[in-house]
Amino acid sequence: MSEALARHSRPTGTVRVTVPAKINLHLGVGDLRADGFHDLTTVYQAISLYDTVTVSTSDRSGLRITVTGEGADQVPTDERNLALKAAKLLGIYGHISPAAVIHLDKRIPVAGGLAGGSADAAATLVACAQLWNLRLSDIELEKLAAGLGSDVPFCLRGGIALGTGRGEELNHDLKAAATYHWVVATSQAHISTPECYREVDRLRANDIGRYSYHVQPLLKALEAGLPAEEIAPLLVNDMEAAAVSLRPELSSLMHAGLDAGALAAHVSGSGPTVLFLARDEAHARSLAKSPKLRASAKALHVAHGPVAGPAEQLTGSR
Ligand SMILES: C[C@@](CO)(OP(=O)(O)O)[C@H](O)COP(=O)(O)OP(=O)(O)OC[C@H]1O[C@@H](n2ccc(N)nc2=O)[C@H](O)[C@@H]1O
Ligand SMILES: Nc1ncnc2c1ncn2[C@@H]1O[C@H](COP(=O)(O)OP(=O)(O)O)[C@@H](O)[C@H]1O
Repeated sequence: MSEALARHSRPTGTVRVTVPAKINLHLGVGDLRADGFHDLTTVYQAISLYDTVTVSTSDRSGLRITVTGEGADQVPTDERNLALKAAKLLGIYGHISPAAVIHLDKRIPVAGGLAGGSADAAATLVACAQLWNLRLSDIELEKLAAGLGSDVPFCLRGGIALGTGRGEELNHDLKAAATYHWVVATSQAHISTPECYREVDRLRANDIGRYSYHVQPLLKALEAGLPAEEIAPLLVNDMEAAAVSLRPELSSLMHAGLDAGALAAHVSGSGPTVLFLARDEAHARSLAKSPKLRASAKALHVAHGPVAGPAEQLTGSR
């Protein structure tokens, strides 16, 4: 039984799905396009920080959402919630009047550049499709996911993938031969995704930074399962300079992890979370105990990747 299946249970009228956070081992940001998005060349990895999404049939018509867990107070419970948007979109696509109670138990830090909202949306698509007995193909699910956000298609499958387009066009054929261990350091700072993309554009207009689209060395290293020491110099994030420019305090967090012995300090997506690459699990656990790092971060989590996403949990039911 896969890890994903083992994490899935389906009592009558309830479907529960767990869904991992995403990180970008490589995040190359191209030009601003006419549609307001940037072209990306990115390597996604899903890591072992999970939200749990539970959907249940309801006597009442319509959709309701409740949220518990880390940062629940920062998550909207109205139509802005991406999980609710996902359920609505699926209802329209399936020509049904959707009725469900959606419960999110958050463990993925909110607004951290870890795609928590996108993960919940992906998990809600998978869970509601099962609850409402809608038999959707992978392609149909991916299309619906792309309509919800650039990161959502990756969050469906998890694992590791190359993302192009605005991040929604995926190549899942990468072989990840090794597991890598991370310390995930959240920050008190707040950065919104569009704000960080705008800062990338502003810096570029001043000749600072350019599009890192050469991803082959990293892909080869991942396929060969090279040790973390050899992955560290291949991590790239074109949004990192923008995130640090917006929130200069991130630089001291990054230095705290490097001083503690991390192999690399890497801003997660648009930030403000900082990822520290460790040699192995024991090294990650020891980094997370570093007093200087603990003093600099809001919270520290130890995680590994790649891990499977929620779509695997539908395997066999389509
Ligand atoms: C930066 C990344 C890297 O994986 O992740 P986060 O740091 O947010 O987790 C993603 O590109 C975030 O994807 P996602 O959060 O799904 O963004 P979307 O909802 O599609 O877009 C929100 C806004 O971000 C900007 N955007 C997003 C994707 C992209 N390729 N170019 C952009 O310029 C646009 O301003 C867009 O209106
Ligand atoms: N289900 C959800 N979980 C978390 N945040 C959500 C959700 N739905 C909408 N949001 C909104 O999306 C914003 C971005 O959150 P999140 O997806 O966790 O981070 P990021 O976009 O940095 O990866 C939050 O500030 C919150 O207002």
